[in-house]
Amino acid sequence: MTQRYDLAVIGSGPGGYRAAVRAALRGLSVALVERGDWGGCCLNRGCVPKKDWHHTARLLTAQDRFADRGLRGRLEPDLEAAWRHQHAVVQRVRESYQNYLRQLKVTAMEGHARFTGPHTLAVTGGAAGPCTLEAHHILIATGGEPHVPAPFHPLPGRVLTTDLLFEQPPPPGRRVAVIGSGVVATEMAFILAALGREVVWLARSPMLRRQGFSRPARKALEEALGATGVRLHSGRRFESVDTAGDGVTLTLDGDERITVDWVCLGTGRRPHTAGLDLERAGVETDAAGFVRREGLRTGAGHILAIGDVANPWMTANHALAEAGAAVDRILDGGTHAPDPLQVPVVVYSALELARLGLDEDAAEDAGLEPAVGFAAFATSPCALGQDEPRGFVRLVGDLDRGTLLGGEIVGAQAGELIHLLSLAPDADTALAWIARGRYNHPARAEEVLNAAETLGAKWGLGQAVWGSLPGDGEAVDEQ
Ligand SMILES: Cc1cc2nc3c(=O)[nH]c(=O)nc-3n(C[C@H](O)[C@H](O)[C@H](O)COP(=O)(O)OP(=O)(O)OC[C@H]3O[C@@H](n4cnc5c(N)ncnc54)[C@H](O)[C@@H]3O)c2cc1C
Ligand SMILES: NC(=O)c1ccc[n+]([C@@H]2O[C@H](COP(=O)([O-])OP(=O)(O)OC[C@H]3O[C@@H](n4cnc5c(N)ncnc54)[C@H](O)[C@@H]3O)[C@@H](O)[C@H]2O)c1
Repeated sequence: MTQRYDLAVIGSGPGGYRAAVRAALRGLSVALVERGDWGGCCLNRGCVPKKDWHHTARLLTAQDRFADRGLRGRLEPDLEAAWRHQHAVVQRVRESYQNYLRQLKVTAMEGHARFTGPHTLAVTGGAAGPCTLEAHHILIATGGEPHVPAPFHPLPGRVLTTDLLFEQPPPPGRRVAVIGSGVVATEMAFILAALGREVVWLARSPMLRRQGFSRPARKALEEALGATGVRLHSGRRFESVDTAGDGVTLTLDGDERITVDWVCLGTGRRPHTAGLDLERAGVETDAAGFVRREGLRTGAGHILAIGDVANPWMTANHALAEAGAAVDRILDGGTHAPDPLQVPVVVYSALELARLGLDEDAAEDAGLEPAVGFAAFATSPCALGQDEPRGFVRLVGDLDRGTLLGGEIVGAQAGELIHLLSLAPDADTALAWIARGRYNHPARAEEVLNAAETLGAKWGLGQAVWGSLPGDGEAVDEQ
């Protein structure tokens, strides 16, 4: 029997789940199809378990400063217990997602979805048996899967993608090689070292090259990582990987051999479109496998694509930003996608790094006149009281127009503080919004205000920072 909906969503990761929720809240009838674990990569094998472990890692590394605070004793890491902790958190979140879908009357269907025509999907393999969905609008949110380059082959217990790492309790053995120089490797090298593993980090290229962090931010992170005992070998290529003996022996260029107990791969992810039969709906992919789209719409206008399957940034933050926009586009008929540069990117490693917009190098490359308003946590009463004085806030203003081009926050809670930058209604008024906010004291957020005021005082952007905002009228601000 054919079931009919306003919207059918394929994939329940952050993109698909958020879109289904938003669409139901806005009055659409919605079916959400998932063939694996509800919540996708982010909840089950990505952001959520990783952030759980990062918190444990931070607790462990903070203990170096405990004695000065009058706290005695040592904390001992237990990776197996940490694995069980994230697993329990993931299960609780998954249940709450499923409950919310039920409350909103979203039809949650288990099974593999594939197109049988522009408006129809066949769903197979679920416990409820096969069915056909027909929908006015269809959203592809099928995410991605780990990329495993030669000479590596995934091997449970020995050569682990992060999917394998979070699916099964961690393998025994203390010696771990982390491979890659992207976000996964930068995060996992720190986390596994803090959780008691001897980490050798093998990176082919410089750390976090793709994510647009400034040189000062990357330098601060390198220093912080250096203090964790991670052994970094950069610029190395792999000749072979031998898993025949007890451990894993990696042969690098120059015939150097490194033997570890297991390997954690951070070698990228690829968009997942296999088995969707996209051609039956007139949807195309590009050379890298991402769904082709204009704005958020594919070549078939009523079919939209969001998240890892379509956006090379491949972060949950981008999937979430696109999910809300996709539902808005379904309702307003437009194509417009959120500017990917204005979506925050956050890295959870030995330091937290968060950014959005342009750094000053990128701004100069774009022919703009950037100036940096800087504030360090080193003098923040809150940061000093927390023994967390590392890091800073850098706001990049445009000297010509007074707009906020971008911002970067390095240090504890950077992933929370970045919202002060992402919530401003537009780049033109962002500095003024930051400057007139009411701040809690003492708080790390005050350094965002200090950085904005530095742009006003030091770089002549006083009008942009302290001037009036549209709609102020005659009202006098009581500050
Ligand atoms: C270790 C790790 C840590 C990460 N940490 C962060 C972080 O801290 N912050 C951040 O922003 N991002 C993070 N990411 C990235 C983030 O997980 C992804 O960007 C995000 O999950 C993408 O969401 P999505 O909705 O596009 O797809 P996914 O989460 O991949 O979900 C897609 C879903 O679609 C389902 N599906 C696929 N095909 C079909 C089909 N034919 N029928 C039915 N269902 C189908 C899949 O089973 C899957 O559940 C991390 C990634 C990894 C690997
Ligand atoms: N906090 C976050 O937002 C977060 C956290 C983790 C992952 N993610 C997302 O998940 C995706 C996957 O992350 P990732 O770090 O695996 O991917 P990535 O694309 O950022 O980095 C992949 C790395 O693998 C290396 N690599 C590829 N082939 C190699 C080879 N043959 N030998 C040696 N090195 C090789 C590349 O040089 C690169 O450094 C990314 O798109 C990332 O945005 C986001």
